[in-house]
Amino acid sequence: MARVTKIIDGKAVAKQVNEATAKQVAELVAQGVQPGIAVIIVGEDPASQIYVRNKNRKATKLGMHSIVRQLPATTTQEELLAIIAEYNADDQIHGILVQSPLPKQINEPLITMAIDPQKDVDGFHPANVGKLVTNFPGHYPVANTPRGIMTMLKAYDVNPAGKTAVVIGRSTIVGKPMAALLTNANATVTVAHSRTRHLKAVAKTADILVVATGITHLISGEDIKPGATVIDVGMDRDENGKLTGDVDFDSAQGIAGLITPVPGGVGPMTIATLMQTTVELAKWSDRK
Ligand SMILES: Nc1nc(=O)c2c([nH]1)NC[C@@H]1CN(c3ccc(C(=O)N[C@@H](CCC(=O)O)C(=O)O)cc3)C=[N+]21
Ligand SMILES: [Mg+2]
Repeated sequence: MARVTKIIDGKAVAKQVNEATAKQVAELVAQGVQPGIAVIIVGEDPASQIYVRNKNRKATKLGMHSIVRQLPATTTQEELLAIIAEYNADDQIHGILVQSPLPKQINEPLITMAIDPQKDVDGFHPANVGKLVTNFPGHYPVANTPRGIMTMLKAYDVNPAGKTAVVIGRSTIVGKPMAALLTNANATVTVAHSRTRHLKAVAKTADILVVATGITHLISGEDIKPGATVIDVGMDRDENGKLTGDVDFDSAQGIAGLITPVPGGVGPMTIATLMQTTVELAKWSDRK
């Protein structure tokens, strides 16, 4: 009998996370603290504009204070650093996000380092990455896409402990923190990437397969271990301009045990987790 592949409903899990966040916002507001997020966007990249608008809308809907700072594409490194310093010092702002990509004249790692680690809502500052990798005790922000993926796995009772996990992609924003989270959750983790030999054979060893490459339909059903949990982080455009993933969703049917769709999987969870992190930063802040 053919296997039935269950679809992981990222929108539904995101809704649960957002409901919890809204409650926590209300509690904090009652204590006189309104969680605040500042999103800085440099330039007019249309996709980035849409994401930033969505984040602002969600933050406002959840009762947070939300600022979008639109800067021209010609903004200098010094100007951007000055604006970050402004929000670092602003007690109404608990989370600062500098939308990527940034124009070429901006040194991105330097910008990441300039954000107060306690306001680093993306979890990209080396101080926070270091805490994640060392599985440091206490509170600190963790990259929202991989963290949201962990929340989805939990919601679907997928426990990584003892499982073989393969993460395809080694970016700072997804692959590396994903590998750290899965390692901390006691999975046996392989990080594969564009230089990996026999990539598809490696993928097929995975009980949990996370694909974050930006290569449309890199992985298809034949590369998936029967019954595996497949997480598609891809946000690719197909030949008709339609949003699609790094996994050929249709060919995974009947092979994967669980799979995230694109759209409606990882994307909504990223936004919900970003909001969750903002509230946590407000809660943890000693500058209320
Ligand atoms: N500093 C920084 N932090 C980020 O977190 C960050 C960033 N820069 N730059 C750009 C990427 C992209 N990103 C997305 C989040 C949600 C969806 C999302 O909600 N996607 C919907 C569909 C959206 C659509 O239809 O286009 C979904 O997958 O269902 C997409 C993309 C956050 N990013
Ligand atoms: Mg990558």
